[in-house]
Amino acid sequence: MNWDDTTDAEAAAERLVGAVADGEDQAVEAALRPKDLGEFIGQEKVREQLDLVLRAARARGATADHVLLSGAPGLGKTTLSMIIAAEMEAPIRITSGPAIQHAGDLAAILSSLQEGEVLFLDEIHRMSRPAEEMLYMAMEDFRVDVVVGKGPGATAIPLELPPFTLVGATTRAGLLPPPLRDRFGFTAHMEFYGPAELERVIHRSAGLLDVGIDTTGAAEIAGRSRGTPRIANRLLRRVRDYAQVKADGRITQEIAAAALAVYEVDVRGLDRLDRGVLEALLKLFGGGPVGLSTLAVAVGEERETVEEVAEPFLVREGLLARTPRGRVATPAAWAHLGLTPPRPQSSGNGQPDLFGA
Ligand SMILES: Nc1ncnc2c1ncn2[C@@H]1O[C@H](COP(=O)(O)OP(=O)(O)OP(=O)(O)O)[C@@H](O)[C@H]1O
Ligand SMILES: [Mg+2]
Repeated sequence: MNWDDTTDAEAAAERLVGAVADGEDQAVEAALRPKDLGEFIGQEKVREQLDLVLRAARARGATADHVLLSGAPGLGKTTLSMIIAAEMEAPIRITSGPAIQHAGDLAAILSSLQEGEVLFLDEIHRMSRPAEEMLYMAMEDFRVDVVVGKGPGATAIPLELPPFTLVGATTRAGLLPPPLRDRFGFTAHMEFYGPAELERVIHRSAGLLDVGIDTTGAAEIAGRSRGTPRIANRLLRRVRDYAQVKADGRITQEIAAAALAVYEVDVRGLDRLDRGVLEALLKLFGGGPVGLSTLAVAVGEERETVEEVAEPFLVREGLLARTPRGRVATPAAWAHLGLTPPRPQSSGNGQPDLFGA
């Protein structure tokens, strides 16, 4: 799967079902983060592979290989990086690609690492080129060349680094230059979570937040969480508010459904924007094909908002298809909004319509 379509427009859109962390998320997430691999829910393959990598390193008394974590926002990359440090009983230093403007910034961080330390480099695809090139050498040879002076008189002073583990995280693995990608000993691709896994995330978080919830309540929230633990935790907090104000504080299926109806998050996790786009496509354009600009005007949104914020999830859910002729609704879209598709018109060439009945 490709999530290179998570963009600044998505980040800018404050929405209950947005996958990018908002201020409140950041404040509570620390408390909800699993602390070790055993507590980390789902991602079976990644967990199994990472467990082997870390165990082997521990058995050798060595520093673990560099790890690249790739996946959509809110799936647990930051959480896993902290777990890696905890499992290795190593300290962790946290920085991000955009924070490293100059190679010198990186040199300063690298040269102050302790032996075995985990360096977490979030949004690694947003690092500057010179910093990236310095990182190549640091990862491979645990060495950097610090350039002193400018112009013809500049000299490179080699500096030995202690062995460390780089944990890189990216929502856009496709943007990483191959030489950087190749220097990671292990790449973990994080997938979206299934409903059963999200239910476990919700039960676990409810326990930590001291909120009563039954299995039907957790299932109701899980189904609307778009495969993303961060969204599950956020919806849980909003449902908890509702349960406290409107009921006895305990979350049941009825309470969860009523609360999320108030917030306009439907049973599949579509919000007002998503439904607006689908409704326009179905009701105004008979299910398409219709051009992006026309669709955007019809819902009163910017092109970018429709394309980058609403569409990726609609496409992932199989509700909308992007075709060369424009946006097209799938039969599932008609079913989801409880509408009947128009009778397929004969195209005269004897071929059935793409999504005709
Ligand atoms: N496997 C999991 N089990 C339980 N909780 C999880 C899991 N993965 C993520 N979470 C929860 O989801 C929240 C978001 O996770 P995290 O911050 O690690 O995501 P991320 O992939 O780093 O997102 P971003 O790309 O925005 O940085 C955390 O608060 C964490 O509690
Ligand atoms: Mg993160």
